[in-house]
Parts: sequence; C-alpha cells; structure tokens
Amino acid sequence: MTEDTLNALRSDINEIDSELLILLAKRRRISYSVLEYKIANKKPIRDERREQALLEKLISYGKSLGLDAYYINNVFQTILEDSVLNQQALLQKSLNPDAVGDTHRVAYLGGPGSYSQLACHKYFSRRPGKLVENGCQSFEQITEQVEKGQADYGLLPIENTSSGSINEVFDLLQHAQVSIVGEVTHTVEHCLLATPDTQLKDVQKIFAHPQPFAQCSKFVQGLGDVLHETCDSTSSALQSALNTPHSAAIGSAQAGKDVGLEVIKTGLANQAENHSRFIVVARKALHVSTQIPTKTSLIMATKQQVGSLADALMVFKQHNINMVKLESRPVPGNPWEEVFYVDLVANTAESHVQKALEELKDHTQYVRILGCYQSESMQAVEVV
Ligand SMILES: O=C(O)C(=O)C[C@]1(C(=O)O)C=C[C@@H](O)C=C1
Repeated sequence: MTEDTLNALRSDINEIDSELLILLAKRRRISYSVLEYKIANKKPIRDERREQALLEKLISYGKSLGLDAYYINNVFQTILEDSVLNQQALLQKSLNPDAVGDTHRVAYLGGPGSYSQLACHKYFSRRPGKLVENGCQSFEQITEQVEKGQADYGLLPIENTSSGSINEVFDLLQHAQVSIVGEVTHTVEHCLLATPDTQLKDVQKIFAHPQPFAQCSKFVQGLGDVLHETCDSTSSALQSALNTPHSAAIGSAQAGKDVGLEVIKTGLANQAENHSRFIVVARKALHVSTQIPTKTSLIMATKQQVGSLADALMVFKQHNINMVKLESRPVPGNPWEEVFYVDLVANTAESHVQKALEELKDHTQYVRILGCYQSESMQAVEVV
C-alpha cells in the first residue's frame, strides 16, 4: 500500500468520525427535548426499561453488521450515561435558578494537572458556564474560600477504591459551614513521570501527594532504596520532579505531558480499578428533584448507651432507606467519642425520609444534614 492510499483511508476515517460527532450532538439535543416531556409529566429521568430495550436492539443490529456485543454495549452505555447525567444536570439547573450562575468559581487542591482539576473539569463539563479555578494548598483553604464567598464551589476528595476514606476531609466536614451539593467519581490512572530520557533505574527520589503514595504503596515499596518526598498536591510533585535530577513524580499521563514530563511506567496503583470520589460543596444547600437518583449525607452522634447505634440504623431500615456508607471518626477533644458519617440513597424532599430523620433524633445526641445531592454513580443496565 502506498502512502497516498494510507492518507486517503485516513481522510475517510476523519470524515466518518466527524459524522459520528454531528450525530452524537444531534442525539444529545433530542435527549434534552425528551427531558421537557419528563419535567412536564413528572417522570423519573432514568428509564432503565427503555435503555435495556435500546441496547438489546442495538446489540442485535450490531451483530448483523459484524460488530461484537461487548463493543456495542460499551459504546452505548457511555452514550446513555452522558444522556442521563446531562438531563439530570439540566433539570437541577432549572430547579435552582438562583443558586446556579453563569460563572462557576471552584476551589480545589493543587493546580493544573492535579487529579482534583481533572475531576473538576468532569463535573462542570455537564454544567455550562465560565469556569474560574482557584488552586488551594490545603483542604481547609478550600472550605474557607467557600465559606467566605471567594469560591462558589469547593471540590474535596472523599474516598478512593485503593486507599479508602480520606479522614482529613471527613473531619473537616464536622465543622465547615458548607453543604454538599454534588459528587463526581474520577478514574485515577497513576503513572511514574520524569524528565525526558530518564529511565526507571535512574530514579533516586519520588515526589507525590500522600494519597497517590498510599494508592501505589506496593509499587513504591518494591523500588527498595528510592527516597520518597510527600508534596502538598500532585501539581507541586510534578514541579519538584521537573527541578530535581534523577527524580520522578506520581501523576496522570496528561498532567505529565502538560508540564513536559514523560511517562516511564503506567498502572502503579495497588488495584487495577482505581477510582476516586469527590464531593462538591457550596454555601447553600440545593433543592434536588425527586425525579433523579439522590443521596443524602449526614453526621450523627449516637447516645452513649447499649445498642444506640443499632437503634439509629434500624430507623433507616424501617423506612426502607438504603444506607451506602457508614464511617466513624473520633471527636477532637472528646477522647473515645465517635461521630458517624452516613450516606443514604434518599431525598430530603420525600416525606418518608423526613419522618426517618425526625425519628433519628430519638436515638442520637445530634444529627446534622451535610447535604442532599444528585447521585452521579450510575449503574449500567444489564443486558443478557
Ligand atoms: O427515552 C428516554 O426516556 C430518554 O430520556 C432518552 C434516553 C437516551 O438517551 O436514549 C436517556 C435516558 C433514559 O434512561 C433512556 C433513554
């Protein structure tokens, strides 16, 4: 094959890809029109039966064209997720016209190239508006900026599938005067990044934020004598690797590329599936439509009596409320006292949830709602 033929084939591919993009944009516009019907008729945004029927039809048609089911399923699950999450975000915007402005000032940890920045871009990609990013040095600084009105939103990592809960953030939520208004999960792909031509055997020192160090502990321990230095954020780790001979940093491939570092090793995380969940906080709580999947997060201190935690948790069961997270943290200054963080699949606008929260008061010393927000952890429908 000549180079001219290759170029002609590539130009055909370019044309097909552009057509696909035009069709995807058209599909999205139609999906927004379907939303109008759902708002007017108070229908749930997600229609899993419709998704299932759609996927079955597409998989069968794809097969007749020589495309395998796995491929078709992956492509269309992504398209459906986009459609559902965009409809939900738009519905939320229409429900909170005063809270959601055209400019989003967002405070997050680190600067360009940090995982927080990537998660921030993902979350706000569904929320059109001008994004003004405030990189911060600490989690406290993030909530402070929101409390003082210097930022509209703060983005805080709360848990990771490899390293677990981020206790510092849970502790901060005990006192911060902010409400959780959203969540976003981000797939974290840790790479070892170094200046061009550096090889793994040349690396004498690794820079990283404590979280990536924890999530890649097996890889780092396996390097033997290599020194480790913790940094305030992934962005500062990248800068240190740029300025220190024979060193490397842990970060995403994109972040490395942006600052001129090259990937010398990929897949560093202890677990192949490495995802982080971030919460989005704001000064004021939002109204969340009952047409979308919703989570409610709260903190509670149970009474110092036998069985009081079990009694408190029974309230959720009795009201058919699914609890998806329970985390205990010590109370600073009160040795051996604990507060519990609870995530519920629940919307505080619903009467059975309000009843449950009222009853919870009988079994606790105090309860504080941290926020009620759109759940973005979307479970794909199963197609057999
Ligand atoms: O058909 C609908 O109800 C839609 O809203 C469209 C659509 C889609 O994008 O195909 C989106 C969300 C639903 O879960 C099912 C399908």
